[in-house]
Amino acid sequence: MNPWRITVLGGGAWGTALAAALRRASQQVTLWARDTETAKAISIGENPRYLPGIRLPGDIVGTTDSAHALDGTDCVLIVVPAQSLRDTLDGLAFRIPPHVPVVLCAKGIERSTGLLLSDVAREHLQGNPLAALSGPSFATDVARGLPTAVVVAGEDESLAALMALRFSSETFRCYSSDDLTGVEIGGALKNVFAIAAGAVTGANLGASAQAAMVTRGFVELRRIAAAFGARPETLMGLSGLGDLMLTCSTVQSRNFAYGLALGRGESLDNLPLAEGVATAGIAAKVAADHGVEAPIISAVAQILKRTVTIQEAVQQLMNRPLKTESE
Ligand SMILES: NC(=O)c1ccc[n+]([C@@H]2O[C@H](COP(=O)([O-])OP(=O)(O)OC[C@H]3O[C@@H](n4cnc5c(N)ncnc54)[C@H](O)[C@@H]3O)[C@@H](O)[C@H]2O)c1
Ligand SMILES: O=P(O)(O)OC[C@H](O)CO
Repeated sequence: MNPWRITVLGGGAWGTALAAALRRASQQVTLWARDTETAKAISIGENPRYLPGIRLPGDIVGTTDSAHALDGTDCVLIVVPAQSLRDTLDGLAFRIPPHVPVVLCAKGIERSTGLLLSDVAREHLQGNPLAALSGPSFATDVARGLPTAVVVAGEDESLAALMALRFSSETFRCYSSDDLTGVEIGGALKNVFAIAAGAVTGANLGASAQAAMVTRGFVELRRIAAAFGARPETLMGLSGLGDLMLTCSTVQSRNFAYGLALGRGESLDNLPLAEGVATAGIAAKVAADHGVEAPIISAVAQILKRTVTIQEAVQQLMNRPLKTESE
């Protein structure tokens, strides 16, 4: 099987880690980054800004030249933050060859429109098959080559399976799915619950509160996904339950770390990207627009807006009318 020429757009932690994983899967990988320093560093097997101290495969081509990165490519992974996807496509979509699969790797909902990232991409890329790569996977783990499983979802099931085959290696196992919407929603919303989990820990509310919050958060996640037409079993998988388990349980998650600082009343300045911050408010609106009750997401959105304190939010959640567990 000849290797694919794969282009990764985005030289942050996740773009770099995915480039490393795909190179280990014997694909030819070019990573496009905005800044020259990152592109040069990638070409010599490092990314000191986003993945300090981690040795990468030495034969990933780093470049700031988008034509060089995209001419003749077989597959494109877009790995910029969710709120930067539109800007990135505004600048680069014209260079992506028609009919080449495009894999969206960010986790979020567009704040200004409430669109899923595949909907944003579809506005720019009419002819390209779209997919999403998601699941429980920290960039540092993947870049180091630690065993990880993710899911690649696309509307075209056989293409998703082909991508999963191309991307997989001994340490990076890709499952495939045709439930693009379910996989996108799972990835986007788990960040909001990870902020909540961090806040519960930071505010010393106890392990029981933590378990209750994650369980009821999972109910909200499944309800919203169902309202979008996603399949319930998708949310029981890697991009759903799997990613909730990961990011709601460890400070290694930037979203959990953000919530932890919030819960402790610490400064939020200079914290790394926590996608849930941008997604929480719009997710609450999207849920309401679909007639779905999502009290935990709403609470996170209000806490982030500073319209309620964590203690007030907990009081509101605990005093909601009683009901059966399945409602
Ligand atoms: N880091 C992880 O462990 C991880 C794992 C899975 C998924 N993700 C998801 O991947 C996405 C990116 O996260 P990350 O960890 O790489 O973030 P990061 O902060 O490490 O890097 C973001 C990168 O995007 C670039 N960028 C930002 N705006 C841009 C624009 N308009 N045009 C071009 N480049 C732009 C930045 O320069 C930077 O290189 C997020 O949605 C995140 O949820 C991250
Ligand atoms: O560090 P986080 O919270 O952005 O999480 C990273 C990945 O999404 C985990 O799957």
